[in-house]
Amino acid sequence: MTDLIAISGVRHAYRTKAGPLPVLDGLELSVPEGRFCAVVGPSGCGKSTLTRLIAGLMKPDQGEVRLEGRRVTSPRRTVGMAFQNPVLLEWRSILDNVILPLEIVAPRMPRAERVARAEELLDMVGLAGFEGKRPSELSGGMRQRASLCRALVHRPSVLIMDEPFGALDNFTREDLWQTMRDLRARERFTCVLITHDLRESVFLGDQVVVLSGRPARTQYVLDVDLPEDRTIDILYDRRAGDMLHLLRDQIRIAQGRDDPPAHTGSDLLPGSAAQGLTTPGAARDAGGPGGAPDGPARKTAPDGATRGAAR
Ligand SMILES: Nc1ncnc2c1ncn2[C@@H]1O[C@H](COP(=O)(O)OP(=O)(O)OP(=O)(O)O)[C@@H](O)[C@H]1O
Repeated sequence: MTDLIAISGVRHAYRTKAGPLPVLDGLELSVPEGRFCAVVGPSGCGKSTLTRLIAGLMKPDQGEVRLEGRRVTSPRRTVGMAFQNPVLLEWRSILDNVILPLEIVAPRMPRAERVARAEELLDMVGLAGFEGKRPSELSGGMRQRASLCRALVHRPSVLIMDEPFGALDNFTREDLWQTMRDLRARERFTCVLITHDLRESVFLGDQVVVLSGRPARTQYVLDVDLPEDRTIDILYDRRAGDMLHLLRDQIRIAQGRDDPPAHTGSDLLPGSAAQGLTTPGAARDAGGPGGAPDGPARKTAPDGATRGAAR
């Protein structure tokens, strides 16, 4: 499988009145075609900055971002984006909001074709019958569904999402995870999702990348070895539980916390990943951010990040 997104040696600092603010420091990331990459990390570590770089909205100070083999220097039509705030245009119907990207990237496409494509997506996300409504007539979850349709209407090869479900209640969020799973099965795009929700990262991701504290680098990569047609119930399985413990421990390391974890994993869960858990301090003493050099589910990658797969 070829890497659709390849990020290497990316360094970036914002110029602020107080001087340069280093945000990314030697970031490495590879996302093979068709894979779903969830990115987690401490608040303010640089996750949104990473999405802007992949989308071509900014250029890094050093290093490179490649999409489909070509260096990213400006925004691409093959990228779709969705954010926490769906920002739909109130003066347009839901259908016309979804169609909007096609008016820009495919201005010659007949309206009937655009409408058919938008209706296909709206149907897929459960919004059939709401095409003529205004955004303010929809709930937050419905607006976010419409925003996902808009991001996908022009069949992008990459979908970038920055906390798209962050403002929704838990039940709506879980519904949208399943909608996302189904959309992906039908549309087969490559995805980068920024999230603060570890359950979301495990449910949706094929891989979960943990960024270190600012300036961020790739601290840990978890391969999520769960079936593609997973349901929410899988989050209550031992394997998913192991992964969540492991990720939570990595976040503690990224936050630079030295206090011992509330649970060591092994006292809660049987399983190899749980046995590999260490305290953040012990992890650093063990010679690296991922720690636990002999942990059964971990290995250190050439980019310095630790990789693992809870089994
Ligand atoms: N345009 C900008 N100019 C100056 N500083 C910025 C700019 N954009 C972001 N920052 C700073 O860069 C750091 C990283 O910001 P970014 O939004 O990428 O982090 P994040 O990991 O997405 O944060 P959060 O998890 O809180 O959403 C923060 O300290 C932020 O204040």
